[in-house]
Amino acid sequence: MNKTEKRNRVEDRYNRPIISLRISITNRCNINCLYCHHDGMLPSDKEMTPDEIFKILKIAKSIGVEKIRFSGGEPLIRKDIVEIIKKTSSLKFKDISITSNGILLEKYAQDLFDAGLNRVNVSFDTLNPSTYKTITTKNYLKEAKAGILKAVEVGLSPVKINMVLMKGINDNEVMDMFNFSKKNGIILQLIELIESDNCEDKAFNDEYHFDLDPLENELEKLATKVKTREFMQDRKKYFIGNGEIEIVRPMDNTKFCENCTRLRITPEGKIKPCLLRNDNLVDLITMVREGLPEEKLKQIFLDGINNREPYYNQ
Ligand SMILES: Nc1nc2c(ncn2[C@@H]2O[C@H](COP(=O)(O)OP(=O)(O)OP(=O)(O)O)[C@@H](O)[C@H]2O)c(=O)[nH]1
Ligand SMILES: C[S@@+](CC[C@H](N)C(=O)[O-])C[C@H]1O[C@@H](n2cnc3c(N)ncnc32)[C@H](O)[C@@H]1O
Ligand code: SF4
Ligand code: SF4
Repeated sequence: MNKTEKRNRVEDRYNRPIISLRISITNRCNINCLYCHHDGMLPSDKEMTPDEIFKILKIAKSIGVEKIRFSGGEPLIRKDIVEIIKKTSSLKFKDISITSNGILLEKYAQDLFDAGLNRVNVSFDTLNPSTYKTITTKNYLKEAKAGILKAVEVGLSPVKINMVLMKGINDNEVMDMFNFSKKNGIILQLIELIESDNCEDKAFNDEYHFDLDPLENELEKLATKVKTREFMQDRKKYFIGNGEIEIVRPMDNTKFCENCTRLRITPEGKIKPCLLRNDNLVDLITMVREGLPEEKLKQIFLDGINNREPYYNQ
């Protein structure tokens, strides 16, 4: 990090620096995953335009944000995704990434790479076509897999697979998925199923929540090296053979929240201080659309940061 970036870096009231911004650019999606919370519906003509996104990212840059992630909904469903990445790239962030279900990735990977995208995480919970259909309600396994391989081929790096573990659905596929990942130079992220305020069916979580403890103990035994990502929610990474597995376990995890350096923007253009809360959002896009000067927009950003609190604390 250079001196200017360090000087500009803002911390919240809990001394957590704001290093990354996750911006959700649509809540439309081409599949319907069993576990997804679907935060409402926003028509495409109300979504933030590439120029509005650019204005928001400029403010983020000015307060020391280094990493940008585009998410959704499905970000690749936006026809202007390449333009959005191109504009973002001109701001010279350290890291630009997308989280996607991969279905449209084969089509876009090269253009996204050329536009300045660094890396991609692809949600891919199973290698089994019938389980894929159960989880997503659609038959796009082949397309998603082709998208993942194309991302590797064009040089997006690292490519990560996000696998949400669900008891009785895909918990028996971890090693198959690890072998697929390892063979293709991909990092496997095993994600704990999470429940949030807007989760319609809490019984779903009770039924399918998979306890990662025994699995992590096994990984620990197999690993030749274990690392912790300090500025990334203190997540553990296990190096096994020439492969890598990262564990994402937010539930009741105070260390995870203690090391949370991420701010979010919702598809409606609101600052969301925490993934699991909807009661402390700060409207930003209205002011961007009203043409408020950058200094005023920056103050709104700081108000959002001021609302940040660790979700799980002692
Ligand atoms: N509770 C909580 N969970 C998060 C947060 N960020 C990510 N997650 C979980 O991590 C999963 C993967 O998120 P991604 O968007 O792929 O990115 P990431 O793994 O956080 O980031 P990188 O490892 O840097 O690629 C999400 O599906 C969430 O379940 C967060 O801030 N809070
Ligand atoms: C909401 S999706 C948006 C981006 C893109 N559509 C995708 O699926 O990658 C972002 C990530 O959230 C994860 N996710 C969604 N619901 C979840 C839940 N209940 N528990 C854990 N992770 C979840 C998905 O697996 C995905 O990796
Ligand atoms: S692909 Fe992503 S946004 Fe779409 S339903 Fe699945 S998790 Fe949700
Ligand atoms: S739950 Fe909230 S505070 Fe905790 S890591 Fe996620 S976004 Fe950060």
